Amino acid sequence: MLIYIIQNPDIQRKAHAELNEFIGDRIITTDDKTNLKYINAIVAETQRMCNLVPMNVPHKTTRDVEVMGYKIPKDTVIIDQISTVMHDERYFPDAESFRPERFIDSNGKFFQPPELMPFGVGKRACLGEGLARLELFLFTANLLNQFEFTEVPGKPITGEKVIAATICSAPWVCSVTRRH
Ligand code: HEM
Repeated sequence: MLIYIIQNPDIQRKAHAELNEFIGDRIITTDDKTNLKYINAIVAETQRMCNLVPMNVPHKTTRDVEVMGYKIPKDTVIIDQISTVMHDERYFPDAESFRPERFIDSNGKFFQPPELMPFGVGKRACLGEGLARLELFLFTANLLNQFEFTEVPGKPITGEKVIAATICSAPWVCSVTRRH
């Protein structure tokens, strides 16, 4: 999230404006979640863009099934590729750009379309989703409220990804300034 924020200073400015309006310098709790629409949108867009879990958990069919005309025999191992959905231009135009606004509707409300599926779908979707969502919100909101993050001159952040069981970023540095 920090890399996307640093690479998009306008987005960081908008986040700070929302935090100034609703919070001030206090600690943010889960009670603030509904007010902080832009912060929620930043978390959603980060999850869409970064594709934290590149290779989903394998599952196996327990009987012959047909999905949209495709016949899948019993005992077939299936690994759903949620990242292809989250980068599909039909659902997310300009999919390679970091744009939290895509999750704010015309009434200014935060919304999440079904194609945003970072925790998987169906019966075997992530069991920790509720906990992870709260943690992502609290970390993002409190970090952005307390600090401003900028690039260090001469040390550009490439955003290069290191792909393993989960995706993380290649080593990088940034400058951190207190906001309050
Ligand atoms: C940003 C954080 C997280 C992301 C993006 C994430 C994503 C995922 C994904 C994509 C799956 C596979 C779903 C599928 O096979 O369709 C999964 C499974 C799972 N996750 Fe997470 N997860 C996160 C955090 C957590 C946390 C904090 C916990 C536990 C406290 C957790 C527990 C699990 C478990 C137990 C499964 C296996 C569920 C099953 O097979 O029934 N996850 N997660």
